[in-house]
Amino acid sequence: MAIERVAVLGAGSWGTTFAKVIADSGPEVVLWARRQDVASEITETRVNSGYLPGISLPANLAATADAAKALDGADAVVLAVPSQTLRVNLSAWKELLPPDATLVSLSKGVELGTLKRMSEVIREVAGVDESQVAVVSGPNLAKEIAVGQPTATVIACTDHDRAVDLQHACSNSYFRPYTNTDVVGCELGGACKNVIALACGMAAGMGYGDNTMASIITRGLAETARLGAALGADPLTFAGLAGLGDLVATCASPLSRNRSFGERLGRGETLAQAQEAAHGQVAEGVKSCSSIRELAAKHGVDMPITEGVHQVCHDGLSVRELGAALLGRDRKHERQ
Ligand SMILES: NC(=O)C1=CN([C@@H]2O[C@H](COP(=O)(O)OP(=O)(O)OC[C@H]3O[C@@H](n4cnc5c(N)ncnc54)[C@H](O)[C@@H]3O)[C@@H](O)[C@H]2O)C=CC1
Ligand SMILES: O=C(CO)COP(=O)(O)O
Repeated sequence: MAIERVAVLGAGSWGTTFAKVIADSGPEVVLWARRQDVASEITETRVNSGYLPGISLPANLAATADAAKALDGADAVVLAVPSQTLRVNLSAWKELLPPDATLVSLSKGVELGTLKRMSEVIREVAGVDESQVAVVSGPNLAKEIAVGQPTATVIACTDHDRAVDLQHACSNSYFRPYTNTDVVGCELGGACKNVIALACGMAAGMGYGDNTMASIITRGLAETARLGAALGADPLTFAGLAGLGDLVATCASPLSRNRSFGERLGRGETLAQAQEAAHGQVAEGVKSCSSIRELAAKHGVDMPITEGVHQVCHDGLSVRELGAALLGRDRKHERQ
């Protein structure tokens, strides 16, 4: 089914940017903002200055603070709120969802408490089959895409045809989506890389260079793939855009909120100071390190970097102690 009208719920960095990507690809887009002043600013000036200063949004992108208006007649509903708020937000929108619309998750996280992936939360709250839920994940730093820098991504859905419809709705001269049916692998790649980016940021903040970075990225990918194997993901997904691609972009970029957050901790700032510096924007790994750690324990998977990041963020371990703990572990084979 051709997608002609899309609702994007969440007007933060990625929600606004992805709304622009779709509008630039052809469909009509209605962007829901939690705050009326953000919706009004976009309507009146075509700019969301709080999240994407200087970026002019296209004419086929409308904004509203009324979710019913955004969702009316939508062929696809894109969910672009922080992971830990998805359940509450979606519960409020549930009755307004058009029955056959593709529900698309942009969020990269694992829910605290339930240990569910975002597509699982969507299925549960909306009461839909897994074939109706898609996930977008890949090396997608919003600020680069907003200025039209070329980027690829993955649209994952167990229903290949649905993924292809969505692929058509968001393909343009700067944005190239691939399809994949491995939803589990794509979601785990997106959630875990935020935690590994925190660790890379900590190392950078301590003054370490590229060898340390590459070591954390590679071993971070190894532990992500181990978790993926336990949860039934396709191992090759982790060599793709939603695995290695996103991991490299996030761990290396000063634009990443997770990496920047970790860097502040590495320089000796407290969690509260790093949180304040994020200006209300979400660094998903700070919470997901705990849910991913618990998910790994539940499945008997060893994730030492995730464990260490959790201890730094929530158990008072210092970044120096984390480095020593990781290097002091038992020696082992690379593929163990
Ligand atoms: N910014 C980026 O470059 C990318 C972000 N993502 C993912 O997309 C998701 C959304 O991220 P961003 O748009 O960047 O986040 P953001 O922090 O820039 O914006 C979050 C948006 O959600 C809204 N929101 C609704 N309910 C909320 C609540 N209860 N608490 C806080 N905010 C609430 C906020 O008003 C805001 O518009 C995250 O899971 C993130 O990991 C994925 C790819 C790229
Ligand atoms: O997911 C992202 C890039 O793909 C954005 O990363 P941050 O949330 O760390 O900014």
